[in-house]
Amino acid sequence: MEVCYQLPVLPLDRPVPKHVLSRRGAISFSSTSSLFGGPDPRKLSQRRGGISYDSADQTALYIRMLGTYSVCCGWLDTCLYLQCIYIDLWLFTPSTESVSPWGCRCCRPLSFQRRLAVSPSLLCPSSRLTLCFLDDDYAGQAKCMLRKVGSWDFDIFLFDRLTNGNSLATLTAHLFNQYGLIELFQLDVIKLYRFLVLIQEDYHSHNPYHNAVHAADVTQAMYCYLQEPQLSSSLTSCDILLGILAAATHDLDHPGVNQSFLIKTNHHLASLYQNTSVLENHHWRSAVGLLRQAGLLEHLPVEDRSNLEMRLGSLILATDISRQNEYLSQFRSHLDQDDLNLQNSAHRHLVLQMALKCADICNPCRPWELSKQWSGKVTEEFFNQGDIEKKHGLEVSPLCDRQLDTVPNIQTGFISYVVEPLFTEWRRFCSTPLSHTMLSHLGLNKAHWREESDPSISHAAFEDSFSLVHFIDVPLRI
Ligand SMILES: Nc1ncnc2c1ncn2[C@@H]1O[C@@H]2COP(=O)(O)O[C@H]2[C@H]1O
Repeated sequence: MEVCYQLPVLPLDRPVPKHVLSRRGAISFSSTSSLFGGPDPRKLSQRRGGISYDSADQTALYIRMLGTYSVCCGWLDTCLYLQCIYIDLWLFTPSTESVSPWGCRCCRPLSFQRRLAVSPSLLCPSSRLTLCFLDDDYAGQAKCMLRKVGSWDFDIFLFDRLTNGNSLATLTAHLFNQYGLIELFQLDVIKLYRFLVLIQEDYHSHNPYHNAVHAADVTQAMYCYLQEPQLSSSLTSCDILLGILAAATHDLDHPGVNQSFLIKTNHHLASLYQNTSVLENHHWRSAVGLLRQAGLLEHLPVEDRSNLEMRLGSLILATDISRQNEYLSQFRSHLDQDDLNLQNSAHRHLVLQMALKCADICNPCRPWELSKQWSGKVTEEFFNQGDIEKKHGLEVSPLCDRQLDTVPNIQTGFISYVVEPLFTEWRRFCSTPLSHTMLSHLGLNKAHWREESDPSISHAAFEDSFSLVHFIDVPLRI
């Protein structure tokens, strides 16, 4: 079958630059080439198609190929592999007239974004299509940053800028490559790329906090935890695959409002999941939907696939902050009895759950300059929810009132009642320099916020906010 894809490469108002035209015909197709590193794709690839440029249409390159092949783009080598994600996206986001090799258009069941029938990158070409012509310096610096992907002071905001908003897909692809997961699980790199781009797009970029950068931050933190000696010496490849997948997808399609908002507004997801871990269930099912849509695991036996999906769910569901006490008590009880045996798969799974929980709320444990930015973003999202509630005459949720609540007070309460108890147990378990560093940042950040807090607002009020209504059913305090 011959498939013709439209590959928009430029904003509509700019002509195709000469250096692209001069490389006309340099795209090659291969069934084996790797976009993520490994052997030089140019050596592996064979010409299986071609590129054509229609001078009447200066907004697109047309790529023809036979069947479905991995692709490496000769003239894009200069753009470095980090930006190939977009090329991949464009290649496999057919224009309306095109036929998809998977035989279907993107459809995201139950997605808050499902109204976007066309990929956002096509809806808004000018903002993204300049990507592949970014100065090599940016891609070079992003690549450089990835060498320190295991550092606790990794600046995800900078990384996101250097990758032009592709931090999640780029970082996750890098980790898959670093752990050799592509070879170990015989993954198809094109499907993987497609999956990662779908994930990135399913996060809402207009959410101040629950967006793809938060997911990238959590994935980076998860990587740091997977590197901790206790974990790295005992986790299986399957655990690592799940840990990274869960971190990258744990907040997929987050609407930017919390569960109580969905319940009080009778959102259909609240009824679907019977008011229980509504958002987390939705993140999980969305992740499974995208895994299936991309066909990433379809080559695995059905039993293995369904086992992976269930374990993914169990990890994502553990990020429901209202159930923190439950997980923390179980973990604490193992630590008290000193009976965690990481040869035992159930125990390894619990440790992975705790690692993901820590990664999810680790932002107050980052160095102050990073932590402060997250605090501002999360509060902005809370206040936006409060504004909507006010506008519709609904009771304003705790911590969501910009007239009454303040960033320092919210942070002091969150750190004291939610973050400290969790990271204290995590340090007990790991007892590594990183676990000490995190608590030390946490202490310093808390002191900063305390200095700025309004002493007239009592802590008891925040304990109520955090423990009874906003986050958890049972008070967390030990
Ligand atoms: N710095 C922070 N300050 C206050 N709340 C936070 C902060 N970071 C994360 N959270 C909350 O912790 C919750 C963890 O689960 P969610 O991602 O659903 O929603 C998150 C936020 O509501």
